[in-house]
Amino acid sequence: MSTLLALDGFSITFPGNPAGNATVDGVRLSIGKGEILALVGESGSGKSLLAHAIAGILTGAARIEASTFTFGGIDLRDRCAPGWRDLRGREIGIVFQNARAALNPVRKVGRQIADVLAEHRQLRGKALRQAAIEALKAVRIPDAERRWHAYPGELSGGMCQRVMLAIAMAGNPALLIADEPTTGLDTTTQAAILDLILAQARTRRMACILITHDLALAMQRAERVIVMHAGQVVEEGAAATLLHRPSHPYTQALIGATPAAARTVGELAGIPGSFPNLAEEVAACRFAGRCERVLARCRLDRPSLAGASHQTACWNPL
Ligand SMILES: Nc1ncnc2c1ncn2[C@@H]1O[C@H](COP(=O)(O)OP(=O)(O)OP(=O)(O)O)[C@@H](O)[C@H]1O
Repeated sequence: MSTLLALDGFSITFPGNPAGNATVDGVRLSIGKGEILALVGESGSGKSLLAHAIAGILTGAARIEASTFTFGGIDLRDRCAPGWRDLRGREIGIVFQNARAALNPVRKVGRQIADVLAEHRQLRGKALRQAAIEALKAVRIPDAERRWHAYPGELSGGMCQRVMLAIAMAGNPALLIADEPTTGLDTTTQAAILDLILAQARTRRMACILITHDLALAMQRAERVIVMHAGQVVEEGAAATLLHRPSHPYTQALIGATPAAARTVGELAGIPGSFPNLAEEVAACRFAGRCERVLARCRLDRPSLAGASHQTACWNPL
């Protein structure tokens, strides 16, 4: 599978951090054309920052450093590189949680899709309107001709999420980033939206980064999973391998804390210790303070990802 996106030594820092700790710390990540990759980790582990950096919408307060940051061979560190602008708007689509808040409340949803289609496909008039209706149909919005006229406030959360997906896919992107796209939706709608995103990815041969804190969901839906803790990648591998043979103590703890892994509520495990405070000095391996297998070395010397297809950053793996 040829590589679409590659990041190495990728860090995001906020200059105001009193301890100088990077919030996303030296991440290595790659995704192949058409591949479905899940990025998992607890809240605050830096998944959204990473997604925003890839999509080119990271807050101006943050600084990026990377030894590699390429998409389809284009160096994304160089804003002057030919194709940079085009690529950010068209080749990478992103959907967020709470689509209703992300959509313009005073513009009809059909027009919002048409605005993006006009930019990407140079369509006008009737052809543009027809393309917007087709885009609504592609995300399985029933009665698309009528819904074209709806405002976001008149649609359910699930319908707004479908509209946002149609907007993200208007440029026929090579990569779709789905950042917790089903948070806040009811369980049935969650499954329908996820199925829709992944079906679209497969049909269009589009790569997809699915960001979630739900490890069970990641294991079921993705081909490969990357586990992040406090801004660092701790483990990466095929979904089935990580589920059945996790190698990093954090992945094991996440599996233990995932409801599907426990038969009874009594069996549900919490993840020990508290999330490190990046505004203070932290151990080299940021999981050290919560880890039952910690060694003296873990606090001083950061382990790099090691292994072939299944990689772990740990001095004392399982
Ligand atoms: N503008 C900012 N200034 C300073 N720190 C920030 C800023 N934005 C985010 N952060 C820090 O980055 C950390 C990672 O945030 P991020 O939203 O990427 O985590 P996440 O893994 O996506 O979590 P969630 O699942 O809750 O969305 C947060 O804990 C926050 O402290």
